Amino acid sequence: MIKVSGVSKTFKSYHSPADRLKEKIFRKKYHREITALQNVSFEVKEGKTLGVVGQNGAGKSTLLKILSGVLLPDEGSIKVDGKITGLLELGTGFDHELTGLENIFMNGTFLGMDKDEIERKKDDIINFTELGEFIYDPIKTYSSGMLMRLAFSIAMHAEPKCFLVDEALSVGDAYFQQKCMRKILEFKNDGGSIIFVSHDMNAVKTICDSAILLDHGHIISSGDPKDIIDYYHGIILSKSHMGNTEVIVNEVIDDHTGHKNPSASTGEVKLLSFKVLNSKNEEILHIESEQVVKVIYQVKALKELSDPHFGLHVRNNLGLSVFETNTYCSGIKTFTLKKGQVAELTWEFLFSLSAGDYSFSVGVANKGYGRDAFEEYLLMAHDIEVLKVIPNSNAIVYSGVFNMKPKIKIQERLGKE
Ligand SMILES: Nc1ncnc2c1ncn2[C@@H]1O[C@H](COP(=O)(O)OP(=O)(O)OP(=O)(O)O)[C@@H](O)[C@H]1O
Repeated sequence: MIKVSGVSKTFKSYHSPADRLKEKIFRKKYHREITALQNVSFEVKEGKTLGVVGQNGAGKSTLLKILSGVLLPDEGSIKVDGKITGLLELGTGFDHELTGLENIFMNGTFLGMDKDEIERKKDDIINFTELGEFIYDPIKTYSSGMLMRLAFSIAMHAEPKCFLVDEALSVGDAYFQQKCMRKILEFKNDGGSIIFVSHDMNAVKTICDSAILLDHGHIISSGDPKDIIDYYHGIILSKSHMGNTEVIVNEVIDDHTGHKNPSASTGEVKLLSFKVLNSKNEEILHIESEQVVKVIYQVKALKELSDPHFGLHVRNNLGLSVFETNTYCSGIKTFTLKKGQVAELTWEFLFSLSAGDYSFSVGVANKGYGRDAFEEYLLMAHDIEVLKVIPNSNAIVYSGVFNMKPKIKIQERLGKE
């Protein structure tokens, strides 16, 4: 288990190195203070994964550096009943003039292994990297992917109690990333704690048991990864909104599930109704796969919207995006909505999705530009309805996300002996 209590970190930022010197000589403040982390506390239990999300500059890297011991916090403490290792800052504790093998000894020592331990694990470390003869080359000749292979292998073989995973993992090729993910899951199943920092929201939803959202060094929300990411998207929406009205981000607690359904809105439109129907126009909560599903919703404009656009997002029970588009991206012409006017949207799909629960979210924006951007994001309402899809006994048996309905052909050929 890892317990982080009240961690804060402030950096001094100087415009130029001369300012640092001037500050010393004239005893006057020549710096700006940047609070990278402010009173950050959380816990990650054994065998659990915590996701850390937030915009650029939110404090994620600073947190990782403090956790790995590269930086010291100004305040607060970190308690862990063992080692914390990870991938951050590829090359921390590496000497680029030395070979891969020599670096195993150097970096291994940096990660708290003694010489005998490294000697014992050396072959396993090398085998995991699959670097072959390259292990005898100086690492300055390595690609970033090769360096990552080496760093990951050493960090994992140091037998940590907590493993830090960040974007550095993504410099590996697809094959090695998968290999690392399998190793990370093995580590987790054996009781290891993981802190996972990523901008890949789907990965956070899939891998993490809980998540924290950092904003300007503060934890502004924590809990179920799906809720945190929806909340995060609401914040992004409010920051990217170019209109004059403030975006309000709300967390509406669902009475039935206890889930937070975050919504973000400028208050310039209102979602009046939302219905999920079958082909007979009956409202439904579940449907057999491969059937027609209609989604109908009404939006009222509370101000005139010159170029309104409407979106729909379907996600599975893990919160993974199954399908998302809007009228703008689909090339559908809309019309000016006068203040008080209502637009009704009908979406019709053949629901060839595998059995499971699917949620619907609605977005409304104004003035599309470029490929898929808007000047004004007006509303984002998450998980308004959930539709249960049950297997269709007439369909083929398959696993995965949706039925791709393959045309499969098999022919007998004369084989050569
Ligand atoms: N060494 C430093 N000196 C001065 N300011 C710093 C230093 N390191 C980080 N900061 C500042 O601290 C804040 C948090 O930075 P940090 O790198 O932790 O953010 P982040 O969430 O990791 O961002 P990103 O997603 O871009 O990697 C930023 O405002 C950054 O400018």
